[in-house]
Amino acid sequence: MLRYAYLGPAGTFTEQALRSIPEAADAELLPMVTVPEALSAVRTGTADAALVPLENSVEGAVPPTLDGLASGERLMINREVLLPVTFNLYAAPGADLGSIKTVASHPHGLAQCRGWLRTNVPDAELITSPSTADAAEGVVRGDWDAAVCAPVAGQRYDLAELAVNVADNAAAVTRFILVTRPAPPPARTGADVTSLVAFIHHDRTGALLEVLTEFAVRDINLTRIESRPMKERIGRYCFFLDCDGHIEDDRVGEALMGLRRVCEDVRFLGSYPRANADHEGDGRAKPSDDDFADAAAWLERVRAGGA
Ligand SMILES: O=C(O)C(=O)Cc1ccccc1
Repeated sequence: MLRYAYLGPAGTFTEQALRSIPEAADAELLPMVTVPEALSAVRTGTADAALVPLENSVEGAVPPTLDGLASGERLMINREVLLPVTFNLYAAPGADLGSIKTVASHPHGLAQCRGWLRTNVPDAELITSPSTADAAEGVVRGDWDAAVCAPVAGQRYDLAELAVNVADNAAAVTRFILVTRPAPPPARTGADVTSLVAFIHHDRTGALLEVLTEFAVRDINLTRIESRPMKERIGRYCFFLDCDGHIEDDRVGEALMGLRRVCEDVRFLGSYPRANADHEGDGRAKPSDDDFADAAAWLERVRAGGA
């Protein structure tokens, strides 16, 4: 039986996202307290895969996930899951808004509800917990008065619902990734994402432009670029890139070879089906995959003395 680690405990958004994956239905689910622990479960073989949050449409990246992918033994992204997230405020039965002195949630939960919390519980201390469901469990433990979490967490821990839809942006979506130990990527679908980390040469003028050019000249649409500090000293960054396409696509393979030539190091993080099928790409007429194959065949002919 497959073992899937995830950011737990039961009742997190990550668990909801995991339950949307058909293969997880027959798997053993292993709740982990933090993202690094979930990733480490995969690295050590305790789990076959781990589902962790990568980014949110309102709050941006989940830093421990980016850092866990950029360093340590290589992991690969095998799938992405998008989940709309809605937050409610829960407390112990009998509590009311006026009695709330402390509110806990995952950093992204607090950030996404900051405006509502400031208006409705202005004097409450905001406490960071490892996940929204841990925040709900913490109300039961007596660690704090209230939690901002998913409705499923409030129900699971038998809490009282003090307010619904407390997020400042009701349309927030979180992107989760399923990571495994290095393995051949899932088959190309024609609507795929390729993710990688580019370690550029520091203090080289145009180093980042060189990276972007490898994509632009091949008409590969970049869908995310994000820097993270390298941690060794101030001013050193690595760049997370997502682009349209699969490593089996000629243009993406060529771009990766180009990056390998111009970067200090490149960490391939995977090619996997894009979850939002309505993603449009850049919409321009561009050289087709056939054009790339035709150009490669032409080069071979010319090299052999033909035309
Ligand atoms: O804490 C959770 O429930 C998670 O799965 C992480 C998270 C937190 C806030 C928004 C989306 C995901």
